[in-house]
Amino acid sequence: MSNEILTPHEMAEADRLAIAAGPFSGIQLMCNAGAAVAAEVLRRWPAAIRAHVLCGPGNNGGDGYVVARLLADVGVRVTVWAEGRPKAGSDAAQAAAECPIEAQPISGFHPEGGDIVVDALYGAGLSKPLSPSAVAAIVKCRKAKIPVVAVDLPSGISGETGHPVGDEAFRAALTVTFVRKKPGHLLLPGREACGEILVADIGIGAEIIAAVGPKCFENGPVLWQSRYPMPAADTHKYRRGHVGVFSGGPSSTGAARLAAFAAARAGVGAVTVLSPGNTLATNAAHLTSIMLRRVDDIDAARAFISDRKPSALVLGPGFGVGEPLRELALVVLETAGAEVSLVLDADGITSFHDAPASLFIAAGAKGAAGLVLTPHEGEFGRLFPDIARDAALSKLEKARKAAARSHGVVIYKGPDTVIASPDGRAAINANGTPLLATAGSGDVLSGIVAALLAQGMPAFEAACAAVWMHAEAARRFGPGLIAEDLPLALCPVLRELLG
Ligand SMILES: NC(=O)C1=CN([C@@H]2O[C@H](COP(=O)(O)OP(=O)(O)OC[C@H]3O[C@@H](n4cnc5c(N)ncnc54)[C@H](OP(=O)(O)O)[C@@H]3O)[C@@H](O)[C@H]2O)[C@@H](O)CC1
Ligand SMILES: Nc1ncnc2c1ncn2[C@@H]1O[C@H](COP(=O)(O)OP(=O)(O)O)[C@@H](O)[C@H]1O
Ligand SMILES: [K+]
Repeated sequence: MSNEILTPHEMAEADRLAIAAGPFSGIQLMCNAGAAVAAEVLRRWPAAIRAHVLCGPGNNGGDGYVVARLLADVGVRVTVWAEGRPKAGSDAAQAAAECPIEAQPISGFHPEGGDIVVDALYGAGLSKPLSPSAVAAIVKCRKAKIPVVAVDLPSGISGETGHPVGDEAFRAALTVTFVRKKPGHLLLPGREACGEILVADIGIGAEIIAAVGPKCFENGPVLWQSRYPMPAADTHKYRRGHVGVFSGGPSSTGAARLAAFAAARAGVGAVTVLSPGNTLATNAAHLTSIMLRRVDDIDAARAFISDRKPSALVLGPGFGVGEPLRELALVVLETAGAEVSLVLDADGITSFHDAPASLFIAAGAKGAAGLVLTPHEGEFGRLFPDIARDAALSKLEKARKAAARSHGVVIYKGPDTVIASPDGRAAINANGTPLLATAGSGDVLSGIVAALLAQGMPAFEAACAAVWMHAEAARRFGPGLIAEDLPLALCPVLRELLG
């Protein structure tokens, strides 16, 4: 399955290139699109007697006129309700002219139970909030509790951001989009407004998509499986990487152990919890295969790095916010070497609230250790306040800007986690589950990221793989999940990945 995501702008470019390259003209692509939607409506609602097709003035409406014609051809009672008329000479005008059903003004739209609604008002070209008549149509659909099939996108939702452009948007049972998904299909709340999403082939080939060169992907094994670390037959534990996790003080050691257990389960050869003297006994009481080392200060941390050569470090979970953490992070970035990676999570991010530039400069310096940041929304706002505040940016664009600025891979967490790399690549995760909204699950994620980095997986791929595996483990475990369950719940996911 193709996993590229096209922005509406890239989609328009693909459309232009495809028409120039042939064999399909604009109207033929529109007919292919309309035919895909009509086929899906008939497949899912074979007994539908009456369909209402809502048509806007642009090409989305053009698709709608094709759907109306094809449904009427097979005997469905179709009514077309139009808002605005297609521009003379446009593909949509041709589609409207070929549709045998006279369009009526949308203000008269009145669905009844048992009907089907096809929403072809606005798609990629949505440029302003929906009109009062379109909003009234949404309310009528909601009241009549009838299924809505959205053409390309539920009208009102931005394909770029996944946010409604005004206050209202359609909620579809099914969205049929074309060629590839757009960010608005995966980012919230767009994803929920789409219902089930089906991507229809309308004759724009992979070579056209390659020419457009999208750099955003839906996260899944296709994106990173070829870089997934497979243990070689002649490996030994240190060749499978060594992760160090910094523990917090007496009242907050659990977070580091969650990260450590997750790293161990995610295939790293050795894990060491780096513990202040006053928490050694607590940590020792809870660790068996995971090693423990006393680290009270920067010198002890340096000594661990030079003696034991860890390949990845986790800093932040339960550590405590403040200057000691900042100093430790900067020392790791500046002195551990480019072959070492630092996963900065939780307190590790919050500690740089007042001095983000120091972190970004250290991460961008030549020879610096690799940096992966794992902010949830609150932490993202602390490190990137201006980016977080910019309401015009999608979550995808925010993550991308943050990665470029910080010189690190950014995992912007949440129900629609976005992973972004400083090189411009990004991925949107779609296998998340609200079961992950439980204390400590983020600590587990940072351990998995570190484990994959430590085994030599490149940072963007490691971050994407970790996010997907973390969510997959939670989904498969199911209700009742707590963070402690997640490391073990990785096993069935790993079994499939490692074949
Ligand atoms: N690309 C492809 O490969 C293919 C694309 N296809 C289809 O094309 C669709 C994109 O078509 P599109 O660019 O014409 O945009 P579309 O969404 O119809 O809206 C533009 C019109 O609506 C108007 N308008 C906007 N918002 C409004 C509002 N709230 N209230 C009132 N008016 C509003 C806007 O006016 P303006 O902004 O200019 O003032 C303009 O007139 C895409 O989603 C897919 O379905 C398929 O045919 C297959 C091939
Ligand atoms: N509603 C949700 N749907 C999907 N994933 C979620 C949801 N809420 C939280 N998560 C995921 O759970 C994890 C929570 O991390 P975080 O907020 O750092 O928790 P903690 O600090 O308790 O470890 C993240 O990976 C996040 O993406
Ligand atoms: K639509």
